[in-house]
Amino acid sequence: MWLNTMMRCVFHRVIAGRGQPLLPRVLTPARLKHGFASAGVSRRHFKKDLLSILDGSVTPVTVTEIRQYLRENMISFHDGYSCLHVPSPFTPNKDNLLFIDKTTGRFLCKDTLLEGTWEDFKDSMDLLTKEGSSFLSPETLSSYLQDSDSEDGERQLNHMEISRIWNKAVWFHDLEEEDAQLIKAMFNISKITNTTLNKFGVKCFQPTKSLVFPWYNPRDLTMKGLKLLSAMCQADVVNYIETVYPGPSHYHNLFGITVMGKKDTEVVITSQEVDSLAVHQATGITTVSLPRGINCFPPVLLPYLEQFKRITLWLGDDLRAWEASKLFSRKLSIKRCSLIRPGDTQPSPLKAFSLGLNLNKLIKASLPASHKSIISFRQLRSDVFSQLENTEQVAGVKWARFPELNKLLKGHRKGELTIFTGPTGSGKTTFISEYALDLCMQGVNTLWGSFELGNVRLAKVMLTQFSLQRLEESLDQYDEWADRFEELPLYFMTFHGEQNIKSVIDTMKHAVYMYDINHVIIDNLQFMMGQEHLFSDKFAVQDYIVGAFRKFATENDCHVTLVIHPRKEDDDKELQTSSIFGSAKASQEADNVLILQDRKLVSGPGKRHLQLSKNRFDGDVGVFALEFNKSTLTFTSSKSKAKVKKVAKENEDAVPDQAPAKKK
Ligand SMILES: Nc1ncnc2c1ncn2[C@@H]1O[C@H](COP(=O)(O)OP(=O)(O)OP(=O)(O)O)[C@@H](O)[C@H]1O
Repeated sequence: MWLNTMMRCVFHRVIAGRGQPLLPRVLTPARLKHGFASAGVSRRHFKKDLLSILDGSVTPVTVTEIRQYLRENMISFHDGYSCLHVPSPFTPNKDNLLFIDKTTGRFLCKDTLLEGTWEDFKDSMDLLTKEGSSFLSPETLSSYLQDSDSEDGERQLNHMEISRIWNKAVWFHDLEEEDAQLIKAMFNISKITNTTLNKFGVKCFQPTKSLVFPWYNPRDLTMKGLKLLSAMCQADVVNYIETVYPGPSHYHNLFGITVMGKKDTEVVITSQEVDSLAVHQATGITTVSLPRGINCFPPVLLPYLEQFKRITLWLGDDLRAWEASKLFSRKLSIKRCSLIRPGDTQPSPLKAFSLGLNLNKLIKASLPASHKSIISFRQLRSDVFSQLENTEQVAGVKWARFPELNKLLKGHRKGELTIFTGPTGSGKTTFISEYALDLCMQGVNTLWGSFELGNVRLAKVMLTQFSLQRLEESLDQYDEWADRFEELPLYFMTFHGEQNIKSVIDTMKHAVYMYDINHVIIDNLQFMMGQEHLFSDKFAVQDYIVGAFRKFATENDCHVTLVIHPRKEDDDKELQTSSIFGSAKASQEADNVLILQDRKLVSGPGKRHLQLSKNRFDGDVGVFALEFNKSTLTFTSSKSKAKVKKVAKENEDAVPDQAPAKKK
């Protein structure tokens, strides 16, 4: 009966939680140098600042500096794809390798699972010289390694839960044939054999009819965690929900890693476990899937992929998967990557397998990720076609709270620069906080650079906007909302006050690499102006800074929203694009210009208009009214008047009194 209902449903994959729940993290110059939170539960980390003294410098280490250090200290190394390989100083066997990430300098010793920052590595080498021994044993290192009590407690709890689920789950070959078929049908894996499921260690958790994907420690095959994939049928649509143990910020399973051989040189990377099962069963090729699908590629996984000479990224069947495969290939080194372009004849691996397509042929036909600087239209034509075919996805992520903005801007796209301005004290920070929160709640990995408002105050504003209530009046609900807020892929830079643009851009680059940030908010540009002594003219300084953010957005395919103060204007006049402080460069470089109009005189206190005065995407400009709710600090478009007015280009800076919806 249940099977019948399931079979009648339209299968629709909505991965709840995929890539979403990362704890808000703070990026500081110090942490840039001394490392970020760990990747794996059973890894051990170096205690911070034991041997080195922090100088607070934000300059991250470069691969040239790492190579130079290794040469100076006569440490042999092999220049790998994403990492430098050196003999591990933590094991007596010099064939055991330690991998140093070329971008961040972080290291991982796969045999001991010890990891740390570049500073930790140098400290270990100093210690080795001091000790005069050939390797650093765990005993020698014990006083330098940390295991926090709270982490331990959490680890134990997780471990109990993991064991409970794993022990209760059953192998597919132990299920009644009918039950096994039903569960396989629910996940579209009817053609996946029990042998393949066994090989990858996939079990079934019967109480919730979920698939259980194990996360094994590749070193000793002990259990580190697991992922439960459940199907929920709602109004004829099946949604797939993922739950991971330990929590998502600690779940770094490269599913399939234990199946691969040490000498394998080719791998297919997929975004979902079921895709890996399909690829492996159909082709026998080594395959792994990413822990949080297309949302991010944690660099901590890179050492495990160093052995592969050829990597095929086959991440799904839509434009987002295609964009992600291009970005991830950069981390993996594009020269060894090829990509499978989504399309009707090239669906996701599981779908291709179910349709009986030849997966070997599709993998062979993948496109090399490397490209020359000059290309012909022949190479562009399929890109252009997929843009035309997927106009909705090309338009970007839609705001849930600002439908009027969707009408004008169409969506939030990667790689663009948005300039946002408005009169002093008009509510710029408050608005942009909700604007960014809305996107973040939909899985846009977000990094905040709030130079004016401290992070605590900013987080308080965001939490109020998130919970839509004054939490000071219901403190008993604080933990519940804070727990949910913590799940957002939200990060903050700890810069406060005047900053140097280079440190800010370096931190942003690092965050993109580590956390696949898609949206950076800089509030506001004026805080970088005082630090540039190269220029005597302040307009030239601003042009230089805007240019740097523009370049960053394009090169990293990351959206930057830049808040800029307006010039001094008459209180009774509306702002215009030309009111943005500085020369015309800011508005020329920007893809979008948004102005928060403070129409005190006409509309009374609280009323604002949001004006889009430049839109490179499709040229529509316009304005709509916003009403402010003081208790939730949120903006809504006023209900009384017609919503969006698209303004003709020539008078685009004027705000109309009445705003009837009408195409220009
Ligand atoms: N539409 C509004 N009506 C009334 N008060 C508002 C409105 N929007 C924001 N505020 C309040 O005004 C104060 C200033 O807001 P905010 O800091 O967002 O302004 P700002 O434009 O970023 O300021 P600055 O120009 O100093 O950067 C806050 O207390 C905020 O809650």
